[in-house]
Amino acid sequence: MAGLKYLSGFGNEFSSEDPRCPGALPKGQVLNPTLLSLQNSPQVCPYGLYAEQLSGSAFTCPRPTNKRSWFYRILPSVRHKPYTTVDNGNLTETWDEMHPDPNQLRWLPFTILKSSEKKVDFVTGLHTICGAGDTKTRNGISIHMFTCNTSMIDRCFNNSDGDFLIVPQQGKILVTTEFGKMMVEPKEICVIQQGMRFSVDVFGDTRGYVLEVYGAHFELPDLGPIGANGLANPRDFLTPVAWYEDREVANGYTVINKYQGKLFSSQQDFSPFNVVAWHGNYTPYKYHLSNFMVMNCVAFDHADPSIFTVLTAKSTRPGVAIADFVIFPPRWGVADHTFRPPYYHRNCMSEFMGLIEGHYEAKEEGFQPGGGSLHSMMTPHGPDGACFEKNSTAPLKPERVAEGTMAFMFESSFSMAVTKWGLETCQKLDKSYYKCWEPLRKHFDPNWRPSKQ
Ligand SMILES: O=C(O)Cc1cc(O)ccc1O
Ligand SMILES: [Fe+2]
Repeated sequence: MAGLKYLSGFGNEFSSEDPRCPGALPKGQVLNPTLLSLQNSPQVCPYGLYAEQLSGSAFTCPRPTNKRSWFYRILPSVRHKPYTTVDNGNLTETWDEMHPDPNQLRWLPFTILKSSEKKVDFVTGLHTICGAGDTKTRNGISIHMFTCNTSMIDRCFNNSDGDFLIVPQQGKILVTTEFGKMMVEPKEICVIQQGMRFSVDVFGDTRGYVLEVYGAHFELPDLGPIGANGLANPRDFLTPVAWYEDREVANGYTVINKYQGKLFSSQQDFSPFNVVAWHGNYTPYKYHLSNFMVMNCVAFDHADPSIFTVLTAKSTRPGVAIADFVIFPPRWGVADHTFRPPYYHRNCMSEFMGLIEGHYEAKEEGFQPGGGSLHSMMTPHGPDGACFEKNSTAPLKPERVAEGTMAFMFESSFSMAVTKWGLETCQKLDKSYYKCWEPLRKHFDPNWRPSKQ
């Protein structure tokens, strides 16, 4: 949708009024009329609107983590019929459906049903692959695939359990939120934080990944010695501007609420996108991954992928993330006397990977856009046989790495369970994945000696 406007900055104190209603943000009363004073909850709001606060942190959180926004809306969200249970489809928070599986897992691209077969929208198209933790104790994550072919009509979604980091892989999505509209296309990501109502329009067969985090919000990683600039820069994050519709829906507008892992539905007779103006620092936002300022090694050795962290949801343990969102963007590879692809390793974190486009440098074959892989806690993994052989002998000239590709990783300190859908129902598990390492052969030579210079 051409012409959508955005506000730039990460976690700023924004304010926005739909241009059709100038002055919709309440002014306070001051004695000096040259001073602009603002107020959240006046006795009567401009334009006869209702004031409603959305809290994204405990009221008492320290200032750097305190988050809330104020809506000025035509009717308050509370005017709805009671929630009733609806079918969860393949969305789950049950982590003991299957026996644990520590194997390297890889999935072929997940199927997108044709709309002629079955109409599937963003919510009915959510499928949980893996996760851990608990929405009730507010600590954990889940990873979902969304595959859909139909826009949400007179339906919106509201996740009471956590934040959604959405990574479209095929097909752009138009996300209408209480804050306004965002168009998000592949290689952009968006974050819809806990409790924010949104509806997704699609424009054909659509697929993507969702990282859900309970009990924490995404932050920009600290930069340490990198300094004040680099990685994802705050001003490249875009928040929608206020947009409202004053639309009565005689047949009922459905608000789907994910609460404690289960879906509920409630009816109301008006559109929830009735926010004429809002202000605050708790907002949805999007980010284009091409804006990432890549840092990497310019001398020798392979740096850990934490240098590619776009966003992190921190745990309470210093330096340990509930989940990091990490990308592997196009860049230069210049390291001298170095095996440049990822190293072989076993990690105390879990690594779920997805591919938006192109190839991944550690596996030229087999890992496909729209598929995924999971290398669980301490499960060995690394370059496949072909990648090792090629890169052990490749001339080490400066070269473009990952040109035309965009792989990413959800890295988590949680040991994740894979769902029945992930292991069985989706029928996309690549049972021969382990074979990509079988060609690795011994190069050991006990007679090898350091060459004399
Ligand atoms: O396993 C992977 O492919 C992800 C990864 C990439 C890298 O460059 C270093 C470590 C790592 O886990
Ligand atoms: Fe890894």
